[in-house]
Amino acid sequence: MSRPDTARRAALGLIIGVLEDRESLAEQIAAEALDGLEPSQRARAQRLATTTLRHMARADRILKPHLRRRTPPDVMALLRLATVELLEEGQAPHGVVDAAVTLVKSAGPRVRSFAGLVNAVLRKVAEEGARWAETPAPEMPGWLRGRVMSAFGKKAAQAMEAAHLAGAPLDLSVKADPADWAERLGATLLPTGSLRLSDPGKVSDLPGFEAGAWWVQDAAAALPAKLLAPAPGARVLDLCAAPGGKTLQLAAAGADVTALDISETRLERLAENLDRTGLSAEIVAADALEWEPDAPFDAILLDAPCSATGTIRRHPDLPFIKDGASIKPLFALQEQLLDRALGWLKPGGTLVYATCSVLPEEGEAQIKAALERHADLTVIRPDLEGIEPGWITAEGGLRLRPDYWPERGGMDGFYMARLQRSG
Ligand SMILES: C[S@@+](CC[C@H](N)C(=O)[O-])C[C@H]1O[C@@H](n2cnc3c(N)ncnc32)[C@H](O)[C@@H]1O
Repeated sequence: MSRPDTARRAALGLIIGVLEDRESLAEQIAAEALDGLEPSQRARAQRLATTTLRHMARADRILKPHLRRRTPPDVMALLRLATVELLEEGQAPHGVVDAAVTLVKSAGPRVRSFAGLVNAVLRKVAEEGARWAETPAPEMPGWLRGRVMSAFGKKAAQAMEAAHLAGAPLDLSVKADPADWAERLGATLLPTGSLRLSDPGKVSDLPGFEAGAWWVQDAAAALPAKLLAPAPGARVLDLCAAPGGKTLQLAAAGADVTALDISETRLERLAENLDRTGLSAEIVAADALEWEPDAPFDAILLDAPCSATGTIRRHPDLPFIKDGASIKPLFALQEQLLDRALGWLKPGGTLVYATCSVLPEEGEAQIKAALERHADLTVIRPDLEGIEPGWITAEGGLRLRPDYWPERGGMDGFYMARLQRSG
């Protein structure tokens, strides 16, 4: 049996790993940070860390007036975690305060000396419910906020921040019969055909998981493959494919899919996903900057590596580990990948370029520049079911933002455009 505070201790480790070492939650978990915990404790640790990071700037506002001493990072992380448990999760004060004090006392002498402070501060924080309700959503980091404001305006930036704070529901893509599966799962059928569950519980316990009738995929992430819409039997390259949400869609549409990715580990997950859903694709582990196909393709989906700034509501650790400088090399990589992929299209073939980013540099600007570099390209405007006219951009792409569909629970930020090579 795990000790009662195992999950809290593990959550603290994750938070400190993000804030101090700039390691993402996913990287830490892949590096076995939660190994040895029972499944329920693992899930709780992950949830606590994610919620604390999502609300961190709010917790800091509450804590600031109560802290006069310089507080070491591990004590700060504990105070933030406990503040979120008290004010966001509504946990009973005595349990949260006792657990926090026990954790401090079990640490080394430097941290242990903060036990009295932790106790006193958290007792005051427990009474701050009214101030918590008024504390605004955390702002995006400056490097991102500036770019978002100049692209979409201040109101949009604030709406996106509200969406980041709200988090994300669980969306599913189904192999077939979405309306039937919506009913069986008690899910909402979204206008674009994805299913949405707001309180799903354990995903692998849901009906249809074992049988591979559906897979987890955000509603926005489901649109690039729908935009490509390959004909059954078409020879399709899914470039940058892993872990394979879009490969599954293309294979389910009956295409003859080659799924290429540089990461063998991520391709293992793609293979497991194909296995579970009973779908098939040829898997290629290669660097797209070096690989050459044997023959051209009818259609290509390039889901390029990007800043992932469209996924902050799912990954609230991202603003703490990325910065403007670290994402810049991606813009050149996206351009290179796009040019190589265009060279592998048959005349008349189509390519969908997509990124899960809210930055125009990784979306609109890439397509405008590609159209200038390649005279034989045209953009085909999106005509997908359920999309709104205001989402279509000047150059004919589709811009999706986390603040869209607020009443339905939002969507990930994405950009996509369908390009056609002249015949
Ligand atoms: C946005 S993710 C792809 C998500 C995937 N399409 C899906 O729907 O599940 C980008 C992928 O690009 C891959 N990648 C990055 N650089 C690459 C390269 N030079 N060649 C091939 N794949 C690359 C990464 O390993 C990563 O899996």
